[in-house]
Amino acid sequence: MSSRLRIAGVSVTFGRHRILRDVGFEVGAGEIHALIGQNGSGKSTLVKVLTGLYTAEPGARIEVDGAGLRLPVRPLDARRHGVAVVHQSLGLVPEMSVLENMRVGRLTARRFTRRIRWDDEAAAAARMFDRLGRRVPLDAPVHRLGEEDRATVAIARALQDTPDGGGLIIFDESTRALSRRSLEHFYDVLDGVVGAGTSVLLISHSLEEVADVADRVSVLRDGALVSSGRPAGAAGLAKVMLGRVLDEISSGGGHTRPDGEPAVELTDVVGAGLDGLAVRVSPGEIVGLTGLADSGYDRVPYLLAGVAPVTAGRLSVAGDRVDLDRLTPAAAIGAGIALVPGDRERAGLAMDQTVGENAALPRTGGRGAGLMPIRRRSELAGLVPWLDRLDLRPRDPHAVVGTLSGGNQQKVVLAKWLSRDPKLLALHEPTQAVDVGAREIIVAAVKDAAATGCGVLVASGDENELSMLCDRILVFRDGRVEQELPGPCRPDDIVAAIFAATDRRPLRGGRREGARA
Ligand SMILES: Nc1ncnc2c1ncn2[C@@H]1O[C@H](COP(=O)(O)OP(=O)(O)OP(=O)(O)O)[C@@H](O)[C@H]1O
Repeated sequence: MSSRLRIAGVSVTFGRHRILRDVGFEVGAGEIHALIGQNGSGKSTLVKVLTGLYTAEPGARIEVDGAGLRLPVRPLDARRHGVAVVHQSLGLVPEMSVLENMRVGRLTARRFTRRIRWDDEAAAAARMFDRLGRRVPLDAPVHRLGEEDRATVAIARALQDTPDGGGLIIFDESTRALSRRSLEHFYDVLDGVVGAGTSVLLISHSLEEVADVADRVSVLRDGALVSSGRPAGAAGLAKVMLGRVLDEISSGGGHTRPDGEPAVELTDVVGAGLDGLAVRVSPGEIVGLTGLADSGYDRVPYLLAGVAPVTAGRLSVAGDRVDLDRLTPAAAIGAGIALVPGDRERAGLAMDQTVGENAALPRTGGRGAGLMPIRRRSELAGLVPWLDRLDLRPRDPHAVVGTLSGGNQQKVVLAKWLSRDPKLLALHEPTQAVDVGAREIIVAAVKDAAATGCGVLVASGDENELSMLCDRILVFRDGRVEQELPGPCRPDDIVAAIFAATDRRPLRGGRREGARA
């Protein structure tokens, strides 16, 4: 197999921290090559070196199809060599049309009138969908598309920067928000792309996904490459990545106290995509909410936190009535409801502030909160044990949150709420973006919070996460609960309930084996 990308001697240092140490590996032509490692191990930093955002120390070498790239890489040069990047959550702008998403940054105007030739743009976009053998309406706004079509658009968009049958697409945690069915579709489409000769560098924390789809896997530990070769099953990959055997996580929460006052009770909720919803969570109970993308399950944490207004409904928290249709974020916090949102960057964290300042934010809240000093030393004192417990790296409450890796930012949001002893934890995809070691720690921490009497709601499309955490799972359809799965729930049963269909099928499984033979 000829080499598409060859990296050698890549080292990066920020301040006193050596982030990458002499990293080198090769990606073959037409292969899916996974890059895995714990949160903060340096995966995104390497991608940023490849695309010119960060500069490697002298001595580095990066080759595409045998030709050395001038270092530091210039973004246009990387594109000219056929290197495309797809960022987290597919990297699409939901409000823009498929065509605008495809062509943004590439639009060409007529020479004299400076008008954009939309016919030409549409033809260029259509050629990419032809290459994939798929059809997606070019004028549809991306937020109106189903998840599978969005995945197709993300691949088609990246494909524009790769030559036919060549080039390299880097997926930097792009698949993490996809439901199982969309993931299966994503790899159906991608299989054709690598089959034609384009290479893929895949970054994902789902070791099951990596074991299923990757031809080869490179593993980073603390910024150094520890192995590069054929995947050895999810458990084997976890062992190489963590340097230890992962503990078996038992399914289900297991701390239910069904008697007495519910931790939270929602009745007859209408609005925010919900239609007559009723949910009751006992103290100590961990209840999962799931369903298809537009079924409304993922609105529940936000309506409880006062950020998704509803038109009608009743809410009580630990027996106290709370005014649901006028619920503000401050009132929700006051009632003891803690939201860990799915989108950390926009809803969860102030990126330019320190870990400690972020921990103080929920108490101060509101406008100008960022300017307020941490008023209580005890807030920081309460936070630090949770930072230790969740294994924050670096374990520094004074670190600016924007400089932490994605998974470590997620740990900060969790630590800040867990340290506040909430009555209800409303979690949206709580282990999204964290490595398998951190996932184990977070699951244990949430179960311990439940054991002290906190009620927990987990809205998630990730069947593995739900299986590990939940006492029971509510499956939504059209804004209401359609089915209740009693725990412990197996991932296959969750997928079957969501899609009202058969079990999961392996991602790319048969074909990859065939290709290797
Ligand atoms: N601009 C920066 N300034 C200082 N430190 C940084 C900067 N960017 C990244 N780092 C540090 O580099 C380390 C590696 O981060 P990186 O984002 O590459 O990790 P990762 O492997 O992609 O992690 P994750 O899986 O959590 O996304 C982290 O410790 C992070 O705090």
